[in-house]
Amino acid sequence: MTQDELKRQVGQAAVEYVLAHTGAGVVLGVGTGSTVNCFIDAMAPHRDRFQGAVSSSLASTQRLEHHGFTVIDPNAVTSVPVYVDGADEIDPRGNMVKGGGGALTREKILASLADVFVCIADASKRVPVLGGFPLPIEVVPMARALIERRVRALGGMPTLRANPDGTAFVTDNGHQILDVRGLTVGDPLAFEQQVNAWPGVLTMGVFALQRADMGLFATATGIETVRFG
Ligand SMILES: O=C(CO)[C@H](O)[C@H](O)COP(=O)(O)O
Repeated sequence: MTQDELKRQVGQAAVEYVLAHTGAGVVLGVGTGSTVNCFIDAMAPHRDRFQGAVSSSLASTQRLEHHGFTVIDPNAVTSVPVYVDGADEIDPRGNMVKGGGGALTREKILASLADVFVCIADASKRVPVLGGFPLPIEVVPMARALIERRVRALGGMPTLRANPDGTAFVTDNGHQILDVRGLTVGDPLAFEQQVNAWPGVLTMGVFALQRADMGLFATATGIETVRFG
């Protein structure tokens, strides 16, 4: 089975989970990425069942609107029953690295509005310890060099994320992203809190405070459902 087929399979599994665990008229929390795109596409026939969706990126907003969903400002919402999003890595406790698509700040905001965070991924994203995937940190541009020095002091190797044409990648919030290689994240919660405290860091890509409550993982033999304690 190809990776695209696995993504479609887990997108469909997330639709079934959401339909089984939410009532009509709720607001759906929607993340970002190629796996979430499969979820959005599979959910499209059910759009009228929802009041609307809150979205973690301009890309997901466009896709939701293309399918006829009403996209709601998160400021108008006090909570969502479920937030569905992908991950770049997820450990056995549901801690994740996210932000490969650059949407980490809005993703963390929506995750913190959610009663249940459902992570959808192909099973290759499951790792014993976070840190293999370059860790994204969204930074205010004037603090980039300061944060690079702090990352290097911890033993990390930061790279400024670039677009294919070589220009600096700019997030939906107008900031830049440092991708940090070479750090093993032994204590995700402590590491998230440490880096969050650096002036100029908008969001770092470890999701320990907002870890997943459950995971739906696509394997060659079907969907594996994991509930994190
Ligand atoms: O955090 C994210 C975007 O900021 C994505 O959830 C993560 O990068 C996984 O994406 P994909 O489903 O394309 O592998």
